[in-house]
Amino acid sequence: MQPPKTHNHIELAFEIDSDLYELYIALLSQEGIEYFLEEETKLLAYLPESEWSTEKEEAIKALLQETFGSEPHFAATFMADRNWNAEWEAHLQPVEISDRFLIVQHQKEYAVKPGQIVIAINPKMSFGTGYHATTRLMMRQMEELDLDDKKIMDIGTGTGVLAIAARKLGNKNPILAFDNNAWAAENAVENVAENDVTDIQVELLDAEEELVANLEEGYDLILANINKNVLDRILPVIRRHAPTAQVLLSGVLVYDEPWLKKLLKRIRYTNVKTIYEDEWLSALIEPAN
Ligand SMILES: C[S@@+](CC[C@H](N)C(=O)[O-])C[C@H]1O[C@@H](n2cnc3c(N)ncnc32)[C@H](O)[C@@H]1O
Repeated sequence: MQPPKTHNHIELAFEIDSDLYELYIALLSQEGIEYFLEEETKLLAYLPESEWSTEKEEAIKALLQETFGSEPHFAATFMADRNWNAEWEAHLQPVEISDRFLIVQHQKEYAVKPGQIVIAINPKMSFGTGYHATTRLMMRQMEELDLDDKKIMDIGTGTGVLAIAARKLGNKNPILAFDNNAWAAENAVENVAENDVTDIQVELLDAEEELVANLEEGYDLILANINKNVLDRILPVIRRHAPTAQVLLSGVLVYDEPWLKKLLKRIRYTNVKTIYEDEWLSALIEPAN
């Protein structure tokens, strides 16, 4: 893995009713914001300093105004690199994903059911704590699959949770897991070590720039919990350069299911199974003959 870039972030604080948190997260994720902290009286959203600009601010305002009909108010604060581990861990609790999976944090107590797989995730600013429906949907789809001999790529690995889950479900091949956020890639390396799993190669890579060369390795299953805009650009590339691979995706809102169906038809994927939680969906797709 390359050395991480800066960890400076911009924090956006939204003082809104907690009933609106999920909807805000869904909307902001359309603008590529992936990291959130839900406090009692406000929702905090984080993006790398390098991605913050006047245009981004205007785009977020326009999106919220379009949805809610009034001018949105939020504060943007520069956050220098600091010990996020401690801050995030203080907020997190174990999350039961299913009868099969429990996500826990380092040094916190938890109760595990017989046969349940425990994954320890100590997130920094990385997405993939189990607190988000899309992570849970991906894991629930994965537990239904026979992953033993699949060669897996995990795009947008965040904390590394899906790659770790694949290994703990019995997958035996090397896994390539990558993220374009330095913080996430670094955190995924730590979580892979914490869970004592091997042969997960974590890289700092951008799916929109470096996918083709990596797909040449030949993958059977591509995990992609990202967002509509990135999926829109990378699914055609995956279809062309990994013509036999199944793709398990999430990060798509239920309202965008018509868009997804149209895209899958155009690039000739068959939908194997779609599952839903809150306003999110996860779809397992495979190339049509
Ligand atoms: C919704 S999170 C998913 C994290 C984790 N895989 C999970 O399921 O919980 C999406 C991740 O994709 C990463 N990401 C977004 N665009 C990307 C791109 N173009 N290339 C690589 N990673 C990207 C984000 O940094 C973020 O960590």
